Amino acid sequence: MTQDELKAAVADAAIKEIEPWLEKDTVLGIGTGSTANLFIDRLGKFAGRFKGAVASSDASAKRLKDVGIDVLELNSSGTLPFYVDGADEVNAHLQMIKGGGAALTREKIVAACAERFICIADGSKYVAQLGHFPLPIEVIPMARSYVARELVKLGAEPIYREGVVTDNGNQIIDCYDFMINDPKAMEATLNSIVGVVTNGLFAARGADVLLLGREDGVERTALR
Ligand SMILES: O=C[C@H](O)[C@H](O)[C@H](O)COP(=O)(O)O
Repeated sequence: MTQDELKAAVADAAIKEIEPWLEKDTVLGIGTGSTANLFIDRLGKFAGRFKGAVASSDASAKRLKDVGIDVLELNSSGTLPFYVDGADEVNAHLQMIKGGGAALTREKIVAACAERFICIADGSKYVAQLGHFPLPIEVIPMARSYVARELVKLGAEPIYREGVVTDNGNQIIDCYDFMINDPKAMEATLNSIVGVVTNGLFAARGADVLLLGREDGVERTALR
């Protein structure tokens, strides 16, 4: 199977997971990226059966509207029953690195508002230790060089993702050569650097359910 076929398989599995819960007042949280896009495309079939969705990026908001789903404000949506999103890396504890598409801040905010985070990923995203994928950090532009110097002190090789401006008007630094032994502790450490808006470690609030696309089918892991 190709990587795209594996992504499609987990998008199908996520639809099966949430479909029984779609009611007229249901608001879903929706992630960003190629896997989330496949989920959005499938969700379009159910437009009208539920109230709408909160998007984690302008790109996902547009795609949701294109398939006929109402896009709602997070501030007036309360607690969401589900947040469905992909990942750049995920480990056995369902902790993740996210932000390859620069949407990490809004993703983390919408995920924080959800009762259940369903991570959908092809098997290549599963790792024993987080950090092979460069860890994205969203920074306030004027703090970029300062934050980069602090990241070097932590052992990372920070590279400015040139030309990328986030939906929040900020910039991205990617941390290379940064194997992460204690994801929760590192998430907190990175958050404490002045000028950091968000880091791409989703450890304190990881996923609750992982739907992982393998050659022999979708593997489901649920922590809660
Ligand atoms: O900022 C982007 C997000 O964190 C994505 O969820 C992540 O990069 C995975 O994207 P994809 O499904 O395209 O691999």
